[in-house]
Amino acid sequence: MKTTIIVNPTAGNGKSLKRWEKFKGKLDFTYDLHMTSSPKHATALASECVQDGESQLLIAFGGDGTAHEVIEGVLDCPNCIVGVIGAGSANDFGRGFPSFQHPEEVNKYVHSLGNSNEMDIGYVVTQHQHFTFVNNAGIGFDAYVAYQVNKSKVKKMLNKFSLGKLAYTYFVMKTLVTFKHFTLTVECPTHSQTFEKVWFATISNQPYFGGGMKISPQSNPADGEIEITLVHHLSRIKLLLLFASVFFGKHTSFKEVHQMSSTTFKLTTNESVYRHTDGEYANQTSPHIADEFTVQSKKWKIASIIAP
Ligand SMILES: Nc1ncnc2c1ncn2[C@@H]1O[C@H](COP(=O)(O)OP(=O)(O)OP(=O)(O)O)[C@@H](O)[C@H]1O
Repeated sequence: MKTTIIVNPTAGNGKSLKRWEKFKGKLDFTYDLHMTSSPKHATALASECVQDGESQLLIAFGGDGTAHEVIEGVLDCPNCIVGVIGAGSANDFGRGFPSFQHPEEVNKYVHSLGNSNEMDIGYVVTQHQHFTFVNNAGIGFDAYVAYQVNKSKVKKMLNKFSLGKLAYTYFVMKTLVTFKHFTLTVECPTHSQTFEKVWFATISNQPYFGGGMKISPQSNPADGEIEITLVHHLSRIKLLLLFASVFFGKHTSFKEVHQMSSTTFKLTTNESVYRHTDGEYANQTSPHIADEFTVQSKKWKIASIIAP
């Protein structure tokens, strides 16, 4: 099986490159190597790599954004297995999916031609655009926080001192004071309901988001379903408590938290609300026009990790 590694040298605010320099010295197999040079480059590289249909292990070395981009490039490629080595800031992918931690695991996988598992992919279909998501997508408070964190200079500065998570905390606090609730109608094949004073709605393919928060404990990326987590009618102080409890998956006991599983959710907001897919800004909703969140099964394969 051919092996290709795609490295995002900028992930983890540049720490990915240093990690790669150490990591590569311990790999004991031959591989093709590509370094990404811009956003979305990993998707283009990944789809080029699988053009010939040859059996291939394609390894993404970077953060959640790099994993997302590589997977997006190999959807519906039955001969391609994706492996991920987490080297980003949040690394939620590695919490919800099997991922390689050590070079020895990669060596062992390559030499034993290890197994793979078929995985689901999420889609957001909006009036003008389509997006995919591997981990989760959502609208509202968290999307606005992600938007601010990603464009902020504060994050870059704090990342230099390994304090990137502080940037997230800073913007959560700031947004907590300024955020304006919205009205949201949720439709799924069995149910339709309108919620007032909504903070956010997250649609999950796997349990984790925001750098380790277990927002959707029952999500399973191989079950053909997605889960919505919706938070509404909550005071600002209680929302803060909720965020603390999310790390342990205990927020589901709050009466203001609604969770449902389905294959499709249509979300309609009364005003324009920030949207994200896998923590990246994905434009804003159009008032009174539904966004459709769906999932498709068996769209890509992940390497099953063997302990060294
Ligand atoms: N050479 C490059 N220069 C600038 N940006 C790049 C380059 N290569 C990839 N990118 C972009 O870097 C962004 C961030 O990458 P990634 O998400 O992997 O790291 P991270 O943000 O540090 O990690 P995490 O998402 O786990 O917090 C991605 O959206 C990707 O498009």
